[in-house]
Amino acid sequence: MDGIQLALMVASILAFYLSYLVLLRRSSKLRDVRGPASPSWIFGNVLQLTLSKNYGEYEFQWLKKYGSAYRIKGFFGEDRLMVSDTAALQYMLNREHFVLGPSFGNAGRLTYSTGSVWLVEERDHKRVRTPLNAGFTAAAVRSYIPIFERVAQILTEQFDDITSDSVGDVSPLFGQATLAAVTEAVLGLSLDDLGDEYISTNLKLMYEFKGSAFKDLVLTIMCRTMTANQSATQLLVDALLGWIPVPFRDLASRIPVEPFKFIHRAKYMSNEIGMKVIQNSKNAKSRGLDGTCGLYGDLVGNTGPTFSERDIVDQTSLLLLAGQDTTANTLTFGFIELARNVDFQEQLRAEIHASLGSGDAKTYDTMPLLNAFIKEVLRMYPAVAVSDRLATEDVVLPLSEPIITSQGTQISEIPILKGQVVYMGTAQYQRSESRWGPDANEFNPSRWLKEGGALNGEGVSSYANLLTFFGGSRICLGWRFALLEMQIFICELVAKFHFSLPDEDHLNARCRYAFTLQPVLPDGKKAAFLQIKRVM
Ligand code: HEM
Repeated sequence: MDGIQLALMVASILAFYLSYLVLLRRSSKLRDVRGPASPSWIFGNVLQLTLSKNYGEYEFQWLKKYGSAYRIKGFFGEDRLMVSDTAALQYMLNREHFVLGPSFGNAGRLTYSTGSVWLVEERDHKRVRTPLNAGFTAAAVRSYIPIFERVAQILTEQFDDITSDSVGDVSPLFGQATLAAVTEAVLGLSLDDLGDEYISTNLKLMYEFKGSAFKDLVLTIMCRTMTANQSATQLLVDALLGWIPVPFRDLASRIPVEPFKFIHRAKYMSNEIGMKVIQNSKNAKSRGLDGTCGLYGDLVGNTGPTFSERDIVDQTSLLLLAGQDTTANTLTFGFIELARNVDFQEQLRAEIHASLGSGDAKTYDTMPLLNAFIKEVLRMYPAVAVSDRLATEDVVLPLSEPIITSQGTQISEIPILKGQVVYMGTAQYQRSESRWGPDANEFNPSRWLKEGGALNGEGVSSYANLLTFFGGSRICLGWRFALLEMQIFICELVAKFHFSLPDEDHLNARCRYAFTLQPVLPDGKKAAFLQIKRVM
């Protein structure tokens, strides 16, 4: 068989396989569920969902029109379900009958170790998660206060450098600060200890991908998790990759071309760092020294048949990235809102000036404006704004708010077939007017100060009824960590600096979604410029 025949045969098998998948997915049970018209057979509504200029342009309209469960089109005519209904979300939150969907799963497997707590499935999840929980209890997180305060001091120095120029990009500063905090808390290391190569790789993952050259295109597809520079082609290739069975996809990523080498190198570096920390801790302990430095140091003393050193190492790439980008972007959006709402900023500053001094976590928790502000930022800018899940068996999704089908019938449950992609619409849940009131689309921290709370009806999770950290057994491991870190950074910076928006519109950030909600300039570059003045 010559090369052409072989290529034809492979292409035919692939075409047959894809047609089979299209047919399989088209036989979904969602035909009667209403939803927006699809502008394209190839892309369905995916480009509207993912590449709108300002995140949510279409989604929030669809929510108003069709309610908290509706059908959208995926690639090649595939039906997908979008839910922001409380009962449906609660059902899905434990992921019992759902695994990560093609987009999240694909990106996750390429970026993180398959043994990381986010990627392991039910059987292993509890085994891996339980020992990690110890580093993220309220008490454990309080012990990180000195770390957060030290990093906040460094941020102050960096903001002072900006005030000499007056307008500066705060996004990378928050990126470095959150990486520094998680690195010290988890690994007991400083940013310098991570090494120049890790830092430059991290910057590339967070900021520098462009979709132009082949190398960058492939990198962007694989690491779309972190980049705001997505294009329609990248999303299409990503979707096609999602249809290739996992073992083949994993095998393909072993082809020794530059982009694949880069992503594997990034993971390898994280693992090396994790292994070194474990080794140093063991050496210290064998010499009778404490050897507990950061969460990893504590975990080394507690390994056994169910949680090994390999399990610890496997968390490194995930913890460093999940602990960095989510919190950095949330902080960035928070400071943009402070710059837009100067009166509120003044009130918050007054509260901070009146309360500070004790450096106690309890004090932060009793500052009403500070916490109302943080909750409102988390409501309006949930880092994981929408996330795809794949049903692993036939299930019936319950709805707390019934919907009207295209046949005019009212239904309060939706049958889902195994293999169906269902989106969890975090941002939509948090913009629903029936839940948050007619001003749900406005930034209004005072809603959290109302007697009876901000939410009408039942919520989905333990923290402020927000879905931002999800909930159930898979609730964000670092949610308390992120809250205290943000409380400390905000108090430090708002006490000392005044923030306003730059005059030039091209420097004003928009909101774009690429796995996390990101601040981007009109040209797509991830950045957020603010005018900063010292006040104290
Ligand atoms: C504002 C900040 C943050 C937000 C909004 C956020 C959001 C989330 C969400 C929505 C998930 C669930 C994802 C899914 O199941 O698909 C998650 C999981 C996770 N997060 Fe966070 N996160 C934040 C900060 C952090 C921090 C600071 C850390 C670590 C220090 C962290 C570590 C993790 C880990 C390890 C998981 C996987 C948990 C599991 O599957 O059991 N996150 N986060």
